[in-house]
Amino acid sequence: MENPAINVNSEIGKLKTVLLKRPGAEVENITPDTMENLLFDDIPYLKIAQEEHDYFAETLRKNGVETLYIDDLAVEALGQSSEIRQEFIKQYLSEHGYEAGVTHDVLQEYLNSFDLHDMVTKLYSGIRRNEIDLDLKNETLHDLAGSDANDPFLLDPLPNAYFTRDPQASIGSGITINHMTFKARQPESLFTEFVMKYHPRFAGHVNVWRDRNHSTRIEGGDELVLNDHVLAIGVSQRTSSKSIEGLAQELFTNNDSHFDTVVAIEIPHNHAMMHLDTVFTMVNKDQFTVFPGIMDEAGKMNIFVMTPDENGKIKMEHHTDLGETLKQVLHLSELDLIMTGNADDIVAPREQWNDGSNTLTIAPGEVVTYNRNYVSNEMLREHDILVHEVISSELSRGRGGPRCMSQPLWREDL
Ligand SMILES: NC(=[NH2+])NCCC[C@H](N)C(=O)O
Repeated sequence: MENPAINVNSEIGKLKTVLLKRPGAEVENITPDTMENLLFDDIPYLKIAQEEHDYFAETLRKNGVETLYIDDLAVEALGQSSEIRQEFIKQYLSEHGYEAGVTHDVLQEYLNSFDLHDMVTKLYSGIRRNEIDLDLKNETLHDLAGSDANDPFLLDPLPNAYFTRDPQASIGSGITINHMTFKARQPESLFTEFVMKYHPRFAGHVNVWRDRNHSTRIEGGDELVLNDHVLAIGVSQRTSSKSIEGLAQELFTNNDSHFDTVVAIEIPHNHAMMHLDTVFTMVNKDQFTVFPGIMDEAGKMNIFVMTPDENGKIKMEHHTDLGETLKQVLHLSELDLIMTGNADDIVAPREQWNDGSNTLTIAPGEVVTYNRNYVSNEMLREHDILVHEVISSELSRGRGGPRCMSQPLWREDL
């Protein structure tokens, strides 16, 4: 890949460019009735959530990180031509069940009535039924797709968009554009697709290892780049073993890829541990955070190490010890598993729930964490990790932490 726009060959190389999304009106378009389907455990107070996110972004910028915002990139990509804007609107409406008909036409006209920035903002925040001026068409919205008067939204809000870790994942000089598990998040990666396809900074400069047009699901919280040839991918509530096998096959056979090992790690399938990075992250060359609850009483778990055979087909080895497996694939003589909440029976699950394991590493041995997880933060410091704490009372209501809220686009190689 000539002049790649993405370079992520580890979890710990100095972070130079990151993709973010500032929480917007979408997080206040959550209601008690829709909270569960929208994957939230409470309704954030937008003003404070934005202040907290700005503090997070400023912490990154103060440490030399370029912060790009997906909605800004989307505006620039869709602004490359009116045809691209119309192609996006058509695809977005189609994926929401509005292929054609009155509702489609009214929504298309409504979206085109905004300038591009306001249109993108509106798509993230959602479009309520009562926003549409029926006089536009002087007809009722009588087709089936738009006729469910019990649903206040014609286009649902995307409150999870500030978790930019998940709809895409940077791997080496490329990216996976993810088919997300739940409907609430599936539209997010359409923005990514158009940015990678049409934005001047990315178009033609990014390998797409796997696009979003698959029936099997994968999310970036499960995708960890352990080094320049080894990935760890969680088999989780959000990522299927089929997707992992498909991605491994692509990476093993694509001439632009230098990845030859995929470590598939099975974790409990539940909301609290929805992705591998809620229970496991890499903070240094030989140091990791781990939530003890992912192992059985004997400290064992299911791990599958995938490598290509002589014909490029996947061969698999079954392991049960996380530490030993990591030492083997990373060629480490020793390694340090730093237990969330000091492995305390009460503290560990409390802090894991609020993303105490979900560190964002900005350089080897240097991380960003939520300040509320003070026991886990203390453990990191006791293991000589430099910890930058950010505030999180409102952000964590979405069940994601600093790693969830960031997608590295460029890390310095080690
Ligand atoms: N990489 C992560 N752990 N992301 C957390 C995403 C949280 C979001 N509410 C969801 O359920 O999808």
